[in-house]
Amino acid sequence: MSDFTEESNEFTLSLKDADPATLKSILEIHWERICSRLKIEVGEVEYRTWLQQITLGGIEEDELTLYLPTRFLRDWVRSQYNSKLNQLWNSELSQIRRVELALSAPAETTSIPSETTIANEEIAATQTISEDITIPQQAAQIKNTPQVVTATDSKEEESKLPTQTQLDPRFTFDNFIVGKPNEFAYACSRRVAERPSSPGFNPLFLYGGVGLGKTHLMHAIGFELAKAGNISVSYMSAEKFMYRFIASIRSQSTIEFKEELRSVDVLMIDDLQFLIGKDNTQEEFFHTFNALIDAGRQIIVSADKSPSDLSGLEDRLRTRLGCGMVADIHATTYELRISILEAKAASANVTISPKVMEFLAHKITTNVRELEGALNRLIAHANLFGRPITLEATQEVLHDILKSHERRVTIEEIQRKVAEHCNIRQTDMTSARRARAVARPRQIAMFLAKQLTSRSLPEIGRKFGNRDHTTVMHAISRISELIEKDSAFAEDVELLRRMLES
Ligand SMILES: Nc1ncnc2c1ncn2[C@@H]1O[C@H](COP(=O)(O)OP(=O)(O)OP(=O)(O)O)[C@@H](O)[C@H]1O
Repeated sequence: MSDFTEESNEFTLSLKDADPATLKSILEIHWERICSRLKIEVGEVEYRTWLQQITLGGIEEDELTLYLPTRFLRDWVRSQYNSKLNQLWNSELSQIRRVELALSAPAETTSIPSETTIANEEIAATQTISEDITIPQQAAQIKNTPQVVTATDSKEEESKLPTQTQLDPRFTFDNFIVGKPNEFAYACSRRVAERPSSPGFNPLFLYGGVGLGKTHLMHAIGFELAKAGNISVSYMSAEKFMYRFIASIRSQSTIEFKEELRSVDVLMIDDLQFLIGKDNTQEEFFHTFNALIDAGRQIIVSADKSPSDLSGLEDRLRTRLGCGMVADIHATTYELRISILEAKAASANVTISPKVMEFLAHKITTNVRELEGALNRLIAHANLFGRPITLEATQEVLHDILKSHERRVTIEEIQRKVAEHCNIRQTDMTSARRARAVARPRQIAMFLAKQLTSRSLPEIGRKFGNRDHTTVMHAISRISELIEKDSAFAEDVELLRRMLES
């Protein structure tokens, strides 16, 4: 033992002649303080994940030894926290100039291949998952179909290979509604389902915003391929890919994992953007990708952005992803949303009035999943209470969803929407024309402008071709009268109001 007479922040320590027990206590006091600092600096979760298992060793010359129970942990801590540990120990006891990270005896209970230095969050995520792992009970098999291997989002024992299960039968080409925004992606998907691994279509990269049908198309492809012949299809989310990859490292079954993936005919990875920042999993995916493409197998990938916009992915992976067919799914149009609602209502065997459909399609515009959810809620409500699905009921039942879509409306938007609805030109809103065909819509727009904006009567008048505020007052009272008298008219105005609020 070297000559330690050390002054730390709070302690003056004489380690020189300290007997082993005293030395141990001194080190423990410092270690405790260092641990507290580490918890603050790296965060509680990271600390528990990586550092909690460190145990104190002894001091030799100016070197302190810390022990870790597995080679994997030791390598990880060495690669990520070595300088921090050195720095903290050195600031506690300046004569400690080096911290050695070693395996605690008995050596290496878990031997992990040296290639597996996995990014922190990648492992941490797996650890969270593995805490509540259950083994799936049933493994349904597609009748008379070739092997379809899907790693679904159901929890599964981390070291297990994926369960064999059916692809989601709701997601077929037949019930995918095609419109302008998705026709290209649909056509490409159909093509891959008919002739996988065709030049120019491998990989197939589907991208688009949340809930626009990427997963649906992938499952539809998988379903068609599985039906068609002796083709093995593996579908998994990128998240699942990562969990399985790391789980295989932990259970020392990386070779099986690699072999399994590389033996499929079609590999589908959903939501690839999840791999951004997960460098090691990306690397593994890159090798799998190359091996499969080189072997002439089909790869289908989905993401929320195009390969060139997935800036967190490695360049070489992005380049390769963009080498086949890249197909985007655009945001839905009003017409597509109406078609989807009609199809879903028909398949649920319920009749929903066109006004309610229009209202929903106007109101919930960003996400088909949300649109579908709203419709399902309406149907469930109607079944439960035996009430018809009216516009009022819709507004009541979907109160929370609709609220989140509320926004401010401008007078210009009101003019545009009313003009569109009444089939007149928007310029007629400000023109001097007095024919009823344009005067009535103009009055409706003024009425809605008063209801939906905080503009004063003179301000509204100015926006409608510099009209006087008394004209606006007259319009409001005329429309109020008509609403009282004519229920169809009232419903029309109400529909416009709700559409504008959406
Ligand atoms: N064109 C469509 N026709 C019928 N259903 C659709 C269509 N587009 C989306 N859906 C339905 O909307 C829901 C969400 O679609 P899906 O899960 O495929 O979206 P996604 O693009 O994969 O979303 P995420 O980005 O969240 O992964 C599914 O129930 C799907 O069936």
